[in-house]
Amino acid sequence: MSQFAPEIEIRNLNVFYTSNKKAVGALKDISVNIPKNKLTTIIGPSGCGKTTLLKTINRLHDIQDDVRVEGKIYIGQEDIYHPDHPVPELRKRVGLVAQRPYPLPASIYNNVAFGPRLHSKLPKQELTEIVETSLRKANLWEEVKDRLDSPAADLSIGQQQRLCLARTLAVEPEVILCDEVTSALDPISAKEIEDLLYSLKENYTIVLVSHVLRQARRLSDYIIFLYLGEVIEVREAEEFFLNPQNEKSQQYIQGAIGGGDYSRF
Ligand SMILES: Nc1ncnc2c1ncn2[C@@H]1O[C@H](COP(=O)(O)OP(=O)(O)OP(=O)(O)O)[C@@H](O)[C@H]1O
Repeated sequence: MSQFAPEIEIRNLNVFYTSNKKAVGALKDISVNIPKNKLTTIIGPSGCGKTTLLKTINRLHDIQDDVRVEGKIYIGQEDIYHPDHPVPELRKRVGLVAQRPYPLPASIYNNVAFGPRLHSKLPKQELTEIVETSLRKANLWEEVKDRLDSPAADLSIGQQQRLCLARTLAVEPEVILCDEVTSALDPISAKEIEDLLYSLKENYTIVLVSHVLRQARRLSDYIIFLYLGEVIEVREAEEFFLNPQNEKSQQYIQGAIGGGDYSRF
């Protein structure tokens, strides 16, 4: 990935979980660059550290006492683990969409307006424009424009996931982290989210965790393959799938080591 100006630079990253008073390494000396305005997918067998790596990019481990993070992560050259780095600002720049949609117990409008209200005091007109633009970007506007005051919980799961994406987009992040964002959805809703991510990647740096190899291949510009907490291979997606360099990558693609969903691959 060195030919691209990296948006995210991860240097000598180690993550330890404390279990029974013993620190266990989940990520081992990870150094990798993630390019700007591309879609990079982290793949690998179950338990290899995909979600752990994703969470380091917006310091989500800060809220867990049993996790120790060592190393550096730079986003746009800013050291996000510097003790003075403002975490609320980081969370604005780096949004996260989770595996299952968790809309706030509020209206559709208020779900999308939540983030912008948190970060600045905006006139109602401006806020309403942000809500509409974000819902349009998430391809949900036409379905909800006449019921913005309805509870978000009334939406289908697929619509709720697009609402969560709209909520993330509303604060204008630079980076969008997506953790298995289609795994709880039916195939049609999953395809809608995939199409959305594909269209958004021109303007956002998207980092996806996926165990669906067909999805990773269809959407990704780059692949980071993790195995047992280590980066095994980082390559352009098409090259990775056609001609994996590492034996472990080959085995994973062929289904010889577990965790991948090879259906429709
Ligand atoms: N809170 C925790 N406490 C202790 N160990 C943890 C914790 N969270 C994750 N781990 C361990 O860290 C390792 C990496 O977990 P992680 O969830 O990042 O893997 P993953 O690749 O995302 O897995 P999956 O594909 O199954 O979701 C695993 O061995 C897991 O058991």
